[in-house]
Amino acid sequence: MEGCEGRAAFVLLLANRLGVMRIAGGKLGGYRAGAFLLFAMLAGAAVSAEPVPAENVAQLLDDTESVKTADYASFIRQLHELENRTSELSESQTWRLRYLEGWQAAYIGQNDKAKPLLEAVIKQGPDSGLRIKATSVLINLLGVEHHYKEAFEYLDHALENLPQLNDAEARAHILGEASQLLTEAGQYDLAAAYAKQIIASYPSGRYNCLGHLYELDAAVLGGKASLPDEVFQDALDRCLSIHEILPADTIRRDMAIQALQQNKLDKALSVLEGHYEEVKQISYSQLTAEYEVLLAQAYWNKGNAALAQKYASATVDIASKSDFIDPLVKAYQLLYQIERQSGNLRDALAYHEKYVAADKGHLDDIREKALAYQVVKQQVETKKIELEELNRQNQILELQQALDHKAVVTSRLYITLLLTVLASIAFWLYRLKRSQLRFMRLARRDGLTGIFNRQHFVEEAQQTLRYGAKSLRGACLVLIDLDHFKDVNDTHGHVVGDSVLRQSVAICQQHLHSSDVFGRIGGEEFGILLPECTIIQGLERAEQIRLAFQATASDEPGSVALTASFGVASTAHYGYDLRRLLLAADSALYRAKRDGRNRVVISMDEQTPRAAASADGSKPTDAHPYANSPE
Ligand SMILES: Nc1nc2c(ncn2[C@@H]2O[C@H](COP(=O)(O)OP(=O)(O)OP(=O)(O)O)[C@@H](O)[C@H]2O)c(=O)[nH]1
Repeated sequence: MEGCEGRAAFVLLLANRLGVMRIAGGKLGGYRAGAFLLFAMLAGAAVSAEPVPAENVAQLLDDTESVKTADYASFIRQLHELENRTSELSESQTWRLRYLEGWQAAYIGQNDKAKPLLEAVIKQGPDSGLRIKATSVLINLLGVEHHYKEAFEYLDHALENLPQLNDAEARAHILGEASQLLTEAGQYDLAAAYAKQIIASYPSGRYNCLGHLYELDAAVLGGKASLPDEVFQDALDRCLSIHEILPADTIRRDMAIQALQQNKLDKALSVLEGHYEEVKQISYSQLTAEYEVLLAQAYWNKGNAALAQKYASATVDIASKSDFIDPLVKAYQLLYQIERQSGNLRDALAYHEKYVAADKGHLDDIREKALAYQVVKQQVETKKIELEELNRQNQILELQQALDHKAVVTSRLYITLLLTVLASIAFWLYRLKRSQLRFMRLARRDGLTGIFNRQHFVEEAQQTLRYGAKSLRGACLVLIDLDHFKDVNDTHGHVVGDSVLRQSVAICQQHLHSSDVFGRIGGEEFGILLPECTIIQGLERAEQIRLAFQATASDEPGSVALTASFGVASTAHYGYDLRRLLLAADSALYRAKRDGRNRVVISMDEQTPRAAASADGSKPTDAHPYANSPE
């Protein structure tokens, strides 16, 4: 640290701090400590050496943060002042102070104090930018402690929240961390992608310079790129235009590595020799060690064992103090080869043992980083798969619910439709039945008078006679024929004739019982079947009706004079066959007509209707229309 001033002094200080921390961890990283320093240094670059004391705490916080890397003494002084003025701090300012305390603890290697402070800011800090800055510091700290798995977990979490992050500086910090950590874990493509994001966010300036450096680191350290000189030159120009010497010399280191890989030894030596003194001036010991080991390698390849030994020994001097493992491993290997070539086998063996020991630690560390990366990647992938599975299940559930809802709606529609169809069918069935009944009634009834027509009268009468035959209860058939009805028609017209017919039916109905079967047999002829009726009762009831006709004709003035003749036949004489009863009753009716009309004649001859006797004993003379069939 002797002879260091300003920024350079800080850089060495920080480099040593980190070196101490890494030694405490027992294993060392390669280029990463240097990368962290670049960021840390740049974060404090805009600071004046003598900060003006701030009146308000907000200003004091800004000042304190801005001097934290450039003027550590002022930083500590201002931090204490802030800690004495905590009552003046708002909640978000308190969190910012906590972050600065965490940063300071990490800076001086008090990891146990730093970690809980930074973790609290990451978990509870109100500002996303502050949370990301704290995450960057914690990732660095975890890397120093070789807790790579935790470092990758924090990095993954921070990167997940990156799209919502508006703080450009915090964004550049975490992208830088990502790029460096992934380069260390051997994920060079990913590291380059994050570096490109920094470049895209910062088209110029410090972060642009650093973005290019990280991109080159990933390409060159990945060993798979053969980059044209213009690419290095472009990155160099960007850094040099803003006087960023350290990143510029680190880019030159990458140039030299590639030149060596391509066996362009003169080119490598030109770059390294050309800036070796400058690098030593910066006093960034890790980069110095890296330059020296590359110089040793180049001279060795060129066959200059003396200069190779000189630079390899210089590398061991610096790297063994701070345990910069990568240059140290290479330096021991070269020294072993040099001593062996010169035949100094004892020294060669000693260097070889050191080389093997250092290389083993180095390889273990590389393996650990790579493994940590793979484990976290696996965890993240598993989480993603679980999340996708959950989302898929959610979608299925939502679809199921939607389907259920649709099914309910469809069921309701079907039920409604079904009920409508059933109601329509029921309605049409009802209407059909009603019309059927109407047609049946019409088919059974006489259109003019509404009583049974001839056919239905015959059916009903036959059924009644069948019952009568079973119970052996007698029945009488009465035939009624209006007298001189033709005259009514001729005198008064058919309309009156029709009216007289209806009136005649009404007269008859007044004297009928509910069980009697009444129908219109022909034009002006009617039939009545009287069940459970003796011949005497039949005679009496026919006479009753006849008198009713006669009374109507005489009682009502202006009315048509109307009488009727009656023929009566009983089952007692003719059995329960309707055809025989009709013949007998008609025969009696015929006689009633012949004997002067307006009378009742009963048929008594049980053998032949044509021989039936009337009530007054007269005999039938004419042939009868029912001689063949009652239908
Ligand atoms: N207005 C009307 N007349 C009818 C209907 N059906 C038959 N007639 C008439 O009834 C008359 C029956 O005449 P006839 O058979 O000579 O019998 P009648 O005139 O009653 O004489 P007797 O039976 O011998 O007393 C005919 O003039 C038929 O036209 C009908 O539905 N309405």
